[in-house]
Amino acid sequence: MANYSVRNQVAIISLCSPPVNALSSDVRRGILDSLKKAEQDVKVAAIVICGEGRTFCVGADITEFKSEFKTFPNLFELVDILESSPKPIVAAIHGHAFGGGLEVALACHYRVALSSAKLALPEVKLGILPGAGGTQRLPRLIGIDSSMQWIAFGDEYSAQIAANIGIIDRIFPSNADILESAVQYAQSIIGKSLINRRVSKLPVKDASKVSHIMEKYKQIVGKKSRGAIAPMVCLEAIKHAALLPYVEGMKKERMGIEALMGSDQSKSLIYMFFAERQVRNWTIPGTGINSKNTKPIKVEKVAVIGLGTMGRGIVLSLLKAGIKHVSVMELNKTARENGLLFIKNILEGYAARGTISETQKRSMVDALKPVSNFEMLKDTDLVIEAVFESMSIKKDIFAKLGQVCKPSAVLATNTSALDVDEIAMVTPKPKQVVGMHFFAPAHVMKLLENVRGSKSSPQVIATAMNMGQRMGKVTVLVGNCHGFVGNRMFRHYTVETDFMLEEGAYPEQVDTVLKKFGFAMGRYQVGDLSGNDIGYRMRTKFEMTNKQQPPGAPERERHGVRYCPLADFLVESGRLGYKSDGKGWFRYLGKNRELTVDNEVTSMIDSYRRRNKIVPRKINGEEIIERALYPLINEGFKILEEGIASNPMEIDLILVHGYAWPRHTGGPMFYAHLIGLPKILRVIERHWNNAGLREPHWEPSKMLVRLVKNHGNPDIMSWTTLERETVRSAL
Ligand SMILES: CCCCCCCC(=O)CC(=O)SCCNC(=O)CCNC(=O)[C@H](O)C(C)(C)COP(=O)(O)OP(=O)(O)OC[C@H]1O[C@@H](n2cnc3c(N)ncnc32)[C@H](O)[C@@H]1OP(=O)(O)O
Ligand SMILES: NC(=O)C1=CN([C@@H]2O[C@H](COP(=O)(O)OP(=O)(O)OC[C@H]3O[C@@H](n4cnc5c(N)ncnc54)[C@H](O)[C@@H]3O)[C@@H](O)[C@H]2O)C=CC1
Repeated sequence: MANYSVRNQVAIISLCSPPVNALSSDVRRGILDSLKKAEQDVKVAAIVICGEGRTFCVGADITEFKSEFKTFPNLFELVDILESSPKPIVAAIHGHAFGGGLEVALACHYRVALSSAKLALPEVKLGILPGAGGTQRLPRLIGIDSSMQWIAFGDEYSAQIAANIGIIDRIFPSNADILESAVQYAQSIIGKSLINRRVSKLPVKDASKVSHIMEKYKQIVGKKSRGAIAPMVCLEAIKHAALLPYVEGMKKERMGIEALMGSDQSKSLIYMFFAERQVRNWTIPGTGINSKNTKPIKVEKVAVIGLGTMGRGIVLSLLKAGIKHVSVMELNKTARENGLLFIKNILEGYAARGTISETQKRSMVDALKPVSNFEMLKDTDLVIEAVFESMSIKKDIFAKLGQVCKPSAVLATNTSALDVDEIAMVTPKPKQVVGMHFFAPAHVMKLLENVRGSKSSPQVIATAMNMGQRMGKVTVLVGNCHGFVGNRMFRHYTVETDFMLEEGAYPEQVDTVLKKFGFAMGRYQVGDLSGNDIGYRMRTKFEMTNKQQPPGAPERERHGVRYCPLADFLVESGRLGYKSDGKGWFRYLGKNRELTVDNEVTSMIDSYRRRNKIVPRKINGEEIIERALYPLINEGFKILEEGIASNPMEIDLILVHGYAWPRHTGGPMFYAHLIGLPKILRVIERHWNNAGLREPHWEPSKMLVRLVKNHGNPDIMSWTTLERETVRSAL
């Protein structure tokens, strides 16, 4: 709804729909009714639209999208009514003016804002476009070039930047009273002509350059938003602002929004938006323990052990989260010096770019406390261990931590696959131990996969979850199993793509198909970037690599299971990827490390096939997608079945934020939901029937089988409930 009042000739329409004043049908109706009152009241000479509570307005109510077009006034009807008002309207912005909220502001005749306010047209991130005149009004205010930048990427901008380019007419200090300031501003414009204040009537300044600008953004969007449809539709709509009169441009915008709204990509992106919020409400399956009934302990002092690749990023994340005391412990002198230097350089970079102030930088550097022995950690609240991936080294460290740390201290390991319970057992209080699995580089990657051990106490879990949120991470709680959720699922992706190389595909073909699907890089380029030796080291632990096999051992089998040794040959011939002189699955040439196909790799694959008498066959794109992605989906169902994840959203967030799964497909489980479970199961069963025990990743998940058998193609939101009911009724 919207509240209405009048103060000194100024009518105030304040949006009132906590927590973020989304433009629900009630709010839109409220604005319209208030506007009518203001227009009819002869004592009112100007109008202010503001937001109650923490923000101006975050845009359309996403939960009402399905009915958005039906109820009067819909958003695009409302903005035109506002703009044509005979009385001047001032938008008073604090907090956020996002999406439809900014479109309402653009329809007002003046816009004022607190300096702390943020503005954006982020609709593209929901797979749609600003369909309430945003693509037609913004270009008339700030030109085509800036509009494409704002709308095709949907990023947020400060009020100051918005003022610099002409969106905001007046900025007030962040501590000013926005309503008071806006009312005074409104009084100052009473009686002024509105002729140049109706944005839809303005010409587009850089209209003549539209083709050139369009080409530029098409290139950028093609690279940055691979596979996403909405950014291109946004560019097209903005182009029409340059070429057509406003009314005609609006028709094109309308066609754009109608095409996008309800599309699979939009559904996927909206699912992601809510998943990112829902995941904060963690729960331990089957226990009734959850975020609502468990409090974290207060964390002021944190320690990080190991300042290698991961440790330094974790330290940076803690400093950015405002932790004022971060002890760092690193045995190796060179690693310690390099690590500290790395951290300081990154902080310098943040300060130089204005991400943090000089004062913040200094206080972050002051918060760093190098320590040399475990005794110095005795009053630490949270310790995060990030040393080598070795069970014996980790056990040694946790045994010492268990002796010196205070009983309430939370002891976390950043292991990427080891058993958290086994580590916990060496401490006197295993309930204090938890996994905090960061992703490299930890100060950049948004994902934190927290692992609850079988003994981890609810309070310890709550503390790890809370710390993740303080660091601004998408923090997902998962159960303890080998590789947890992400690595456990992703392994099948690499295994099955390598099988396709054996059978007839080549790395460039697989990568091209995966990039078309939306991955920023294909499986083989990712291998080269992160280092093919990482997987090799892992396989070595399980005595699987080529060199570890006795003479005469079958080349394509390990421990009775199908195996492809091509990745081993690659590493054993020194092709680790970017870091080994640009040689991996591909060759990276020149200053720009241009990716090229390397005949040496092609010959290696060909001769391996000949040696093993494999007759190569043509593998098409559809097969590549199915074989690369379906085993991973199948594993996702097994993870749900075992209660390692509580719901499909958690799995999807992990794959999207940790493994670059294309967001616009919603993650593997949502993708499966879009494809339909019966088809997914059919494909999995076909492969399982052909491969059998030699390829256990194709063994259909029992949960998937039960869902399809009992419910056909149930909605993703019901999967876990239906499964629980089925299992319960079978007991
Ligand atoms: C024929 C007519 C055609 C019309 C076509 C439509 C044309 C349009 O142009 C459509 C639009 O406006 S689409 C919406 C564009 N706006 C956005 O995407 C902003 C989404 N919100 C944010 O980014 C953050 O909430 C934000 C950064 C703003 C704030 O972040 P915070 O971290 O402070 O707060 P959150 O935890 O994210 O949010 C608090 C609660 O509010 C819910 N929420 C946020 N935005 C919403 C929205 N736009 N609609 C409905 N609910 C929304 C959010 O889910 C959260 O709820 P709880 O988790 O239950 O607390
Ligand atoms: N590198 C990656 O992409 C990821 C690694 N991880 C996990 O994070 C942990 C660390 O991995 P990285 O940082 O890559 O390893 P790293 O080899 O880069 O760094 C480990 C550091 O720990 C130090 N260290 C070893 N024993 C120590 C001790 N007793 N006390 C203090 N310092 C000690 C070493 O000197 C080294 O600097 C491992 O468990 C790994 O599995 C988790 C996610 C991703």
